[in-house]
Parts: sequence; C-alpha cells; structure tokens
Amino acid sequence: MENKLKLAKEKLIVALDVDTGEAALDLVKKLSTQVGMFKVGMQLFYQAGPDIVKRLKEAGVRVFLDLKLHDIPNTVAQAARGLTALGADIINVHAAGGTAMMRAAAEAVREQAAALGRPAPRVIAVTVLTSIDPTAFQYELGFTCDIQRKVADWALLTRQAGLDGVVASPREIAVIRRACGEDFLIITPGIRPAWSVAGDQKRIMTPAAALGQGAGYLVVGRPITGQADPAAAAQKIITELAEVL
Ligand SMILES: O=C(O)c1cc(=O)[nH]c(=O)n1[C@@H]1O[C@H](COP(=O)(O)O)[C@@H](O)[C@H]1O
Repeated sequence: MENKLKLAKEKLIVALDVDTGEAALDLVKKLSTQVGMFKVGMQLFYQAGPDIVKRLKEAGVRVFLDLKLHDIPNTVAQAARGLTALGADIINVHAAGGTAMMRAAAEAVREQAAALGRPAPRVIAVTVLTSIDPTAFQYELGFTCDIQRKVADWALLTRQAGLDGVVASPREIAVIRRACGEDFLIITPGIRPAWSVAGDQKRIMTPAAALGQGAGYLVVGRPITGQADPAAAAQKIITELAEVL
C-alpha cells in the first residue's frame, strides 16, 4: 500500500489558483508532502508575477506553468523562451494555434534550455477546454465533428509538431492513446471526486476513473484548494487513486 500511495502522489498536480505568492506558498507548505507538482495558471502568474515560478522552484517542487500560449508563431516562440528561463518543468500552448505555432514553441524551448545548459521543460498543448460541452462546441464554436474527434486530431497534430503531450478531459484519453500511442503525455483537468461540485467544468471524471483510463497526471484545483483543510482533501484523493493502482 505504501508504494501505491507514493505512486498516487506522483500522479497529482494541484492548481494554485490563488491571488498572491503568499497564498500559493502557504498551499505548497500544506501539501508538499502529498503532492509533487503544482500548477501556476493565469490567476496567480498575472497577479504575483513571473518570480512566483522561481520561488516555487526554490521551495523544491515541480512547476507546470499553464499560460496557454496562443498567438502567431514568432510571438509564442519568444514568450516560450522567456518561460523556459524561469525554470518551469512543463509549459503549454493552445493546439488551436496550429502546427507552425506549436513547432516554433517547441524549438524555442529546446534552444533556450540548451543555451542555459538545463533540461528542456516539456511542452504540451491544450486541446478542447474541459469547460466546453457538446452544445457549446457545436453551436458556439462552430465545429461540425464531435469533441472526441477534434481532440484526437489535435493531439496527433501536437505530436507531429514535436510536442510532448496534451491537456484534455479524461473522457478523451482512450482516443488520444489510439491516435498518439502510449508514450504521449496526457494531463487531465476536469477531475471531480464524487464528493465535490462540478462548477464550470463540463467534461468531468472522478480521480479513480481518470487514472483507470490511463491519465499521466491529474490536475485538481478547487476540490482541494477550496476546502477548509486542503491536506485532508488531497489525502482523500490520493487514497482513492491508490485503491485503483
Ligand atoms: O490547461 C489547463 O490546465 C486546463 C485546461 C482545461 O481544459 N481545463 C482546465 O480546467 N484547466 C485548468 O485546470 C485547473 C482546474 O481547476 P479546478 O476546476 O478547480 O479543479 C484550472 O487551473 C484550469 O485553468
């Protein structure tokens, strides 16, 4: 069981969706014995500033820097270079930016990491956001295929562009695996334990079910950080994960 709990901890990424560096570091302090990687997204990065990545690295944790870059290839490449210098372990872009943009990002990251003499962060692409349901996908965004098809197509484009993996809902893991193989990284938000509320997330799954589908990592935010005792919530999720390992 000890081994399974250790493996379960390795699977969990906690989203530090808070307003200040102090609040983020306080969560890390509470959770760092249970969680190996933390996600810095727009809410924290835009308010605490780039230095938060360095502070988290100094605290000894791995950092997924989730800024979902999406612009013309040159702009994204230059931004990705800057994020690489901050020391993030994973960065992401939007697959909707296209192959040229994704390739430019991946190349810029590798060049910058080589210039700094460090291992390159993994670069992954967000496919269809987990907050999008089939109705919005079809009638608001105007896609004519279903979400699974689009996610699988974008995952394949992502792999062909030389990236390391994708962000998708756990519901699409099977089609991504079929399109991109076993060694392609799949990170899944939209994780909702049975005891939590869905909120704005639409394509959700429980932690155990997502792991059963073969998720590489599970991103969990509010079901942990929104609780009075985040460490107890994280432990509950880790125990649920260990039961299916
Ligand atoms: O790229 C992401 O991390 C991401 C992609 C996606 O499709 N859906 C999604 O929820 N996320 C992020 O994952 C986290 C989920 O947080 P909770 O909904 O609070 O568990 C948030 O920080 C989102 O920004």
